[in-house]
Amino acid sequence: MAVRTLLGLLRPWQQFRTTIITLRGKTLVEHGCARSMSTDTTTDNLTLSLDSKTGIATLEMHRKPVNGLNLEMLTDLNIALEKAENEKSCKGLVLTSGLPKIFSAGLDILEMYQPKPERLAEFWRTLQNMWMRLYGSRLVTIAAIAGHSPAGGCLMAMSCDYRVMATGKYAIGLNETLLGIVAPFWFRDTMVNTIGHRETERALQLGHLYGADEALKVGLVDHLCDQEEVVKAATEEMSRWLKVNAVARQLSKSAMRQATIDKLVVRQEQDIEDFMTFVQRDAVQKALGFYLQSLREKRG
Ligand SMILES: CCCCCCCCCCC/C=C/C(=O)SCCNC(=O)CCNC(=O)[C@H](O)C(C)(C)COP(=O)(O)OP(=O)(O)OC[C@H]1O[C@@H](n2cnc3c(N)ncnc32)[C@H](O)[C@@H]1OP(=O)(O)O
Repeated sequence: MAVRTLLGLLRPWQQFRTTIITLRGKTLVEHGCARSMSTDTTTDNLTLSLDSKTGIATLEMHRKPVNGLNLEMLTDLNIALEKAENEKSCKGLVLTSGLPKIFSAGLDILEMYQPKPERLAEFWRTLQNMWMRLYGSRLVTIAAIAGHSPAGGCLMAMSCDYRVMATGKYAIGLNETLLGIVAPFWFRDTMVNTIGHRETERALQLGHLYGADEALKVGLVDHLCDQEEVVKAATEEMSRWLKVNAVARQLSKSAMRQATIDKLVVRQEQDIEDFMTFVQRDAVQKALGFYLQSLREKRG
């Protein structure tokens, strides 16, 4: 990845910064005002914007039709998260979706169905890295969930520090068993850390998708509000978290989460191998094929 920053020696009001990131042959152009430290990044899959007054970044996913997490989307997420992490003035991040009725449909199943082995391995590593980055972020992270959030979408939400969800007919949970697949250990650990062992055991086996009320009841989400209010509510909650001493808060977060992350760090290669072996099994390919078909048929 090559990063070039062109910052001219201009008068203060002319100090606009352009950063060009070249990634896998794709060029992302960022425009920002160097003086205010605000920087916006937009790709096909997401927008990252930073409010320099509050230090709160918003990361809005918008990969049509359902924010399915494919390799490119995960790569963009990694870049955006790293950028927010490295921006000194950034203190918190609201993770949300720009698509109506969807937070994220989780992993793009097409990455796992009839895959090319090399891409499959890269896809899984990029997902692992995204999770480690988000779960271990120094920032206060709040998910503003105004739509469905199954499987990988639920993982992203659970990896944040706090979850605001819209009331309505949306579902959130780890539904992998309904696809004939198994949530990997770090998905399971993240859920255990969020809602406890017994509830996770039940939810995982059933592939249970929680409605908003039920999710609130078991602590899978922390606050419910109207659809239009989720980002506002997330930002309001953020200001409470930002009042806490940052070092003390970060150390507390890391004390609670680092052991879970380290479990994957030491098993990262083995986890990629396990994933590849599992996903490429005939029975799993068949199950994924049926599931994709059922999604397509649902539309008629
Ligand atoms: C020994 C143990 C080792 C362990 C190894 C690990 C094993 C593997 C672990 C993998 C973990 C997996 C995690 C995942 O995230 S899997 C993905 C799970 N996601 C889902 O089940 C969601 C499926 N989608 C839906 O339920 C609905 O689409 C949704 C409620 C999200 C939205 O409904 P809506 O009616 O608004 O939209 P449509 O259903 O019409 O969908 C529009 C089009 O999008 C396609 N689609 C939807 N979801 C996905 C997806 N996840 N991936 C790819 N494509 C998806 C859908 O088919 C429609 O397409 P068409 O327009 O072509 O019909």
